[in-house]
Amino acid sequence: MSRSIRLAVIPGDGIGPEVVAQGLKVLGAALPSDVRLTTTEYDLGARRWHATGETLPDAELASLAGHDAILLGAVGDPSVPSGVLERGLLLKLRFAFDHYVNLRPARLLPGTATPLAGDPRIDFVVVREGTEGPYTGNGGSLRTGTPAEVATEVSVNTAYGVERVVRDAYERAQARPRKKLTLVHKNNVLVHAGHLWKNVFDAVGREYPEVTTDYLHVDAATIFFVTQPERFDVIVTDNLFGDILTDLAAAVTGGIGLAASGNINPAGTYPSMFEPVHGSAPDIAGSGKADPTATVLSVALLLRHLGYEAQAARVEDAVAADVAARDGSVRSTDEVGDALVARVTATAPGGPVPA
Ligand SMILES: NC(=O)c1ccc[n+]([C@@H]2O[C@H](COP(=O)([O-])OP(=O)(O)OC[C@H]3O[C@@H](n4cnc5c(N)ncnc54)[C@H](O)[C@@H]3O)[C@@H](O)[C@H]2O)c1
Ligand SMILES: CC(C)[C@H](C(=O)O)[C@@H](O)C(=O)O
Ligand SMILES: [Mg+2]
Repeated sequence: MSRSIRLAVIPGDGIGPEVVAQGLKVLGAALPSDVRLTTTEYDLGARRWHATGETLPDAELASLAGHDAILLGAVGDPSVPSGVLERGLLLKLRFAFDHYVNLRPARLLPGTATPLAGDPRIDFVVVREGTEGPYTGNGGSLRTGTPAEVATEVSVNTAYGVERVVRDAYERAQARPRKKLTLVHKNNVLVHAGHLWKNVFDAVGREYPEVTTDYLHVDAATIFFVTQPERFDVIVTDNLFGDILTDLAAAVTGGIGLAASGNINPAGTYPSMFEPVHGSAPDIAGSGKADPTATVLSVALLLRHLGYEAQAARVEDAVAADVAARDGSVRSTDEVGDALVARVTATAPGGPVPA
């Protein structure tokens, strides 16, 4: 565990800067006083694109690579054509830094309001493939803009890429008490990609005899997310299915304002990147309504990734306590951040740290 952290920060667009500010406050409160945190902020997103036409220049990509981790708010703005920042900035980072494990935990914390009936036990983690599938940009359009337009978006699935993420998911399942792994795909229709996934899933599974396995088509998985979420422990799935499923997972565990993610480069060749699952939420940007909890929980994932397990747990405990104490009264983004800082500070080893 390093006693210094070089953190790159990309606040981004919309509510991104608002929630990142709270994440940084909590990070500062959680870290032991002898850990030197240096942050470098990157001006990337809609403002930069309007000013210069740039999304993510190579020099900045190289500079980002020199950090221990990246904290990102969100990118995307209605004033920028759809896809320019999402592909040119966010996906460029995930691909360039080989973030093939997109880790998205889903836990229903006690006291959290869920739209589901009863008191379901929800505690699973989605291991979403992060560098392949329909996200690679392999496609195009012919006769664009005419009534005869044809557009393709090819899903790219390599044995190498599928095996490494499936193996990561087995490792995570093996390390959890229930040791259960569910593959979610659509191999009744997407037979080429689907059978590659299933064959690799079964072959790697022979190395993990303690892990119970299961397969679900993605449409059926959405049913069980709502009717029987307790059946899931670890889920492995492709890039697009994982994107959609994790917004649903957020909705059933208290809302998108609580959902965290880590884009992990397991080998550590490149910095891993932590970000809330949600986007830039232009509809509430600037209003102080954004819940920063998803970013704060992403900071906990960041801390754990860098080896600060006790500090990660303190941040998660602070969130659990805050969520349990919610009584429906409206708090601003800043007030939620302050409350979380207070809870993290109060549980510092040796008692509260003086301000
Ligand atoms: N990782 C990312 O940077 C990321 C992720 C998703 C979407 N996007 C981009 O963000 C933009 C908006 O996308 P969208 O509207 O589809 O999804 P979104 O996640 O930004 O918003 C969906 C809904 O959730 C609400 N919401 C989101 N985060 C919230 C929070 N922290 N607290 C309270 N409410 C919250 C929004 O107000 C909105 O009603 C688009 O440009 C999209 O491409 C970026
Ligand atoms: C903005 C977009 C590229 C991104 C994705 O699809 O991965 C987002 O929806 C997410 O979930 O992080
Ligand atoms: Mg998404």
